[in-house]
Amino acid sequence: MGENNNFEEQNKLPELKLDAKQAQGFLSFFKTLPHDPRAVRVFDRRDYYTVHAENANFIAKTYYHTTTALRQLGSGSSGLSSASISKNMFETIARDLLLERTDHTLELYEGSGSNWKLVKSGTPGNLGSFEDVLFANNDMQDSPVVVALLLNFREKGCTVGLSYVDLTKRVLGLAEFLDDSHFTNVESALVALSCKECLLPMESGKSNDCRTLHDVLTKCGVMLTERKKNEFKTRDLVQDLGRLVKGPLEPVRDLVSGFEFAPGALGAVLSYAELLADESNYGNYRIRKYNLDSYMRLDSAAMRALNVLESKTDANKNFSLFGLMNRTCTAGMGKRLLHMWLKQPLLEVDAINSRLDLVQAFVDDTGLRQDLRQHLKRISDIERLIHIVEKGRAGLHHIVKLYQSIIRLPYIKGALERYDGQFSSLIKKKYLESLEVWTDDNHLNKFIALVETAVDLDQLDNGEYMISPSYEAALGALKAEQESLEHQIHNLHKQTASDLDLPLDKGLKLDKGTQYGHVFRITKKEEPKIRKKLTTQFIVLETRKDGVKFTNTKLKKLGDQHQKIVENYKSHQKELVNRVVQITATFSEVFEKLSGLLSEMDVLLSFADLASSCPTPYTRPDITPSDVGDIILEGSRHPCVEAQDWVNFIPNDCKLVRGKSWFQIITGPNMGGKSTFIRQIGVNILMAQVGSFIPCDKATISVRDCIFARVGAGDCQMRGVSTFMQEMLETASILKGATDRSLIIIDELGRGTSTYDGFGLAWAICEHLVRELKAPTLFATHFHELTALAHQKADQEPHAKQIVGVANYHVSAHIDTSNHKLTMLYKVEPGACDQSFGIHVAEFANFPESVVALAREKAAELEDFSPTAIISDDAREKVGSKRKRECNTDDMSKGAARAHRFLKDFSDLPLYKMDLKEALLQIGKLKDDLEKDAVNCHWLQQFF
Ligand SMILES: Nc1ncnc2c1ncn2[C@@H]1O[C@H](COP(=O)(O)OP(=O)(O)OP(=O)(O)O)[C@@H](O)[C@H]1O
Repeated sequence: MGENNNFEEQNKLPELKLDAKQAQGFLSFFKTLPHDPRAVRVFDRRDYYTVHAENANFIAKTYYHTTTALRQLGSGSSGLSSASISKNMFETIARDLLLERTDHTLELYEGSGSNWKLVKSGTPGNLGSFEDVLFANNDMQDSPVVVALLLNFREKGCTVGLSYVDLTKRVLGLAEFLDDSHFTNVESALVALSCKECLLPMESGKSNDCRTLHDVLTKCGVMLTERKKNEFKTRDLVQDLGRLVKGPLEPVRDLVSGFEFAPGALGAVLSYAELLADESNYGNYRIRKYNLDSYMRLDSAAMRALNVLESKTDANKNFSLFGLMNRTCTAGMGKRLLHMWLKQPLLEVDAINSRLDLVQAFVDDTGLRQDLRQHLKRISDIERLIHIVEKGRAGLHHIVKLYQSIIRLPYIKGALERYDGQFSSLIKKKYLESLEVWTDDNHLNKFIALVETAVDLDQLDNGEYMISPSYEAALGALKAEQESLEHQIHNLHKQTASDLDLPLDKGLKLDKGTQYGHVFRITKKEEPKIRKKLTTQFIVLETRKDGVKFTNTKLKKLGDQHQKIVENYKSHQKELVNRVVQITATFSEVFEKLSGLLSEMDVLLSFADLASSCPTPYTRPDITPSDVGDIILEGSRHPCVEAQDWVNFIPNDCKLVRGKSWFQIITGPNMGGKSTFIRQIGVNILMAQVGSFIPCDKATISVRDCIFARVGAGDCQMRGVSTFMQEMLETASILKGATDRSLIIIDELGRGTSTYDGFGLAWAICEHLVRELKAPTLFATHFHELTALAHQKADQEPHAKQIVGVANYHVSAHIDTSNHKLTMLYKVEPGACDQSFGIHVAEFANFPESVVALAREKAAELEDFSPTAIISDDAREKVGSKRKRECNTDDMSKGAARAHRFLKDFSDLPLYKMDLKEALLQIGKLKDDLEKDAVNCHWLQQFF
């Protein structure tokens, strides 16, 4: 008990106080609720909230981190485990459930006794009426999207019908594409669309193929919501869209008829989001075809490897690309656009250059940049405000915020007009021309005039949002009447004070309360003086410590009239507010376009700001189409690592040259900077295609249409069979999806397996990437033997496809033998790393002499390596020549081909259909076969 009290005191948990009757009523209601394991049901008890049963356990464990917060409601077997939640805590929990996690839905009930009603409900994809709670005090950073998928499985892969709705932007989308058994395309679409919730037909979970899809959803942090099959229907679809979508029906009909499965998915989205139930949606939606190939594709692994988005575990905001690049200053909308851009890097050279041109204009002209930022700071989240207006949920303060943003536009225009740099025609075309039209007398000037006549702007300083009485004659008349009554009441007050011979206010007070309306009041002390008059001419209403309240017929009459007028006035105000909101809604199209323009400017300014404010400024990359040019980054840095205070970042060059160094194997000591290097190349390319300058001295980038990343979890001891499989599956999906237009980043492949299996796998994957896919790749590895790949010359393997374009690099370190000090230099240099490095490190870490000696001996058996410092170019030759001596090339290429087959057989295994035992059996068989074949292959034998 003591512990309980302590906990409650510390956490200020509201006390759960229900009397027996209330508790009984609640218990009987609670039992009637349908079972829904995902729903967190919260009950509003006015000063606090409660949760019950499993929800109570969940809340106690997750948010209070103790079950001592639990209480029992009712007794015996019908008792219900319960927990209370304070108002503040509720907001925190709602934010976490709906914006961070994607495994619960939230329901809020109001009522008492056994009579409760669901008043709010929301899911991660459809925040519903919780939007107001969630963003009352916070910016909306990301607009969630609900996706529905309708799959049609074929012999090989399947056709995916995809549809989505963005409830904030009011956009519907359709797409249809073929996908492989790993759902690579679905995954990149989920990432690009910021999907939070995915609808699938009910029974689909039972098939094996769908299990893989479920894994993809989990990987992307998407909530799965199963819906009845018959909701994925197209009946009445075009008609329904006709009501929702802006503009004529014909193009909508044409768009929908171009798809086979996506319309069914769209049907499910419409019914799930209940779009037709809300009339404010009518005529306000846009519909578009979503083209998977319009943006760089990023899978969830790449998003993680490149630290694109913020994560809760980030030590500071610069850990993620979003955190680093987010210097936006319009509330909310700039951030949301940046989020979207980071998930949708561009592919078209012109489009990228157009963004880069604007960034350059802002970089070059510091004055312009600062001016614009200053004005943008005063701009509210227009996109959200207009959304609230369209929903009919807006009050006058929303309208005023829009107004206060709009009156900044002339300043923004002025700043842009003053710019006369090399991109002035672009600035004119992109910004000035549109701003000119939107702010003219037919558009936003009309809105400004509306607000200036309708809203009592003088009252704003007092924090009051009122329609000005002069806006409408009837309102003015009511106001005049109210004032006249107030005047009469005041006169009566004066008259009565003089009749009673009491000083005005000091003696005879005039009060206005909710119970009696206008009343006279005197102190108890004064009462005996006028008692006689009181009883004869007045009606005493109440005698209390604070005095005696009384009235007379005149005051009562005037008071009642005043009350009525005030009510009339208020309801008339409300009507007029609604009218103003409705008129504002007619400007929504301009507001939407304007919010697009301003948030884009905001993000580009943010890029420019970052580019010029870094200690080493960023550079503008040269962009070439994906089928020409190389990827040359000189003096490149990792923007997030560089931004950490304690790092003195060493820049590196990366030259991915077709046919020469398109495939790079990077070796080097642990902690030497391999992963940082390969990730920074990915990050630089992504930033460039988003339209940002990049942390390099000089850069040319051939556009990439996707970035695949396979980055190990690091700790090899922790990795078991399942991680090995995970690695295989992820790698297999890279092998399937990549082309010479992609970029592949692989870090420490095969760590989870025994060295030889891992090596075999790594070798075969490299060969496949080089020979078949020809995809530019950065491959960081501790398998030093892989560096031999670079020396396989065409003449050594006449039958196979040539291996060209493989280059070795290593991260360097300096060993000072005099003082046994090892310094990481973080410099990426040509050639493979000296493999003896680990032993040097062990030696310096004061390993016992005997262990170091044994290690040298063992290592010498495996490989001939020079005991001196880091390898040089001629040492690399040595590695190559040594290999030639030990296994002839024929033996080696045969072995590699066999290892390759092993890998292919492995990736063809339908692992998702097997349980672990069967999978191990099959893999064991493959391995036995490989071992048998290795009997005749010297090269292969070294791996067993
Ligand atoms: N170019 C650089 N300049 C300065 N510091 C760097 C650089 N690259 C990496 N570092 C620092 O070195 C640390 C280790 O880098 P990284 O994780 O990339 O090494 P690694 O070679 O991949 O290591 P491991 O093989 O153990 O995974 C990083 O956390 C970073 O702080």
